[in-house]
Amino acid sequence: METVSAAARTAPAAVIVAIDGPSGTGKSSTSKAVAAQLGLSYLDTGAQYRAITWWMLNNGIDVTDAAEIATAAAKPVIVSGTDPSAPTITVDGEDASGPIRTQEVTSKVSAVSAVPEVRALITELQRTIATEAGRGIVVEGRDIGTTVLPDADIKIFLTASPEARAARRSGEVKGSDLAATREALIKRDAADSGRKTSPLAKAADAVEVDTTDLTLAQVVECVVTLVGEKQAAK
Ligand SMILES: Nc1ncnc2c1ncn2[C@@H]1O[C@H](COP(=O)(O)OP(=O)(O)O)[C@@H](O)[C@H]1O
Ligand SMILES: Nc1ccn([C@@H]2O[C@H](COP(=O)(O)OP(=O)(O)O)[C@@H](O)[C@H]2O)c(=O)n1
Repeated sequence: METVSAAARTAPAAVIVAIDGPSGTGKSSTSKAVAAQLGLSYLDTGAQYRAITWWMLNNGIDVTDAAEIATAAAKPVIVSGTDPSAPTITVDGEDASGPIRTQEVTSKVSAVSAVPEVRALITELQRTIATEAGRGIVVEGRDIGTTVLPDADIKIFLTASPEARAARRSGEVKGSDLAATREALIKRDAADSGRKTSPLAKAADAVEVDTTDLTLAQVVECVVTLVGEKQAAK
């Protein structure tokens, strides 16, 4: 007997796009624009790691102590809103979108995100969000193509020179020091790439896009084209 509804037969399959890369390569801006253009959901996984780090700092957890972080990891309730035109993040019901971007959180997030218990919890949350995204989702981070969603329909790995990335990042913060921003970026890349559990890495089947000399619009167009090609081949 026919059990598949007409709607299910005609609805296009959900598309999963994984976008990884180091800080300042354009992951967030590109992912939001691609998701908006294609009518997909959007998930900023870095915001989730920042949110759990913010909670740890607010709750007196010693973020140099991996055992203490592991014990506390399941306590905060982190909720991500996945509308690309207005992404949100709350911790225990409180809007965390501003406080997760402070220098203090940025300098501590690599240590917290390296703890395996933190990664296991956040990875599970990310997979649930991706599964529930009706039309599909663009998920950006460091380990999406390698670990979180290894079966993603398309995987992109964005890169850019440290100079370009530092210039972009310091352009966001008035009066910031370019050399100090560059050093901080390089230090965070090394920590994220060097950790044992699910490091920042390009998946073997990811398409690498060097954004150093591309405008944001060019990167978005490139990714939209790659997604279109993949969907046409399905
Ligand atoms: N191709 C690009 N050219 C110039 N600036 C860019 C480009 N892509 C992103 N940016 C800018 O660089 C900064 C960092 O981009 P973002 O998307 O937050 O990177 P990431 O998520 O990889 O850290 C933002 O201010 C963004 O507007
Ligand atoms: N999938 C992910 C995403 C982020 N992270 C961690 O979260 C931090 C902040 O990520 P982010 O995407 O907000 O960083 P920026 O690119 O905005 O600087 C990273 O430096 C990693 O330590 C991770 O471990 N895995």
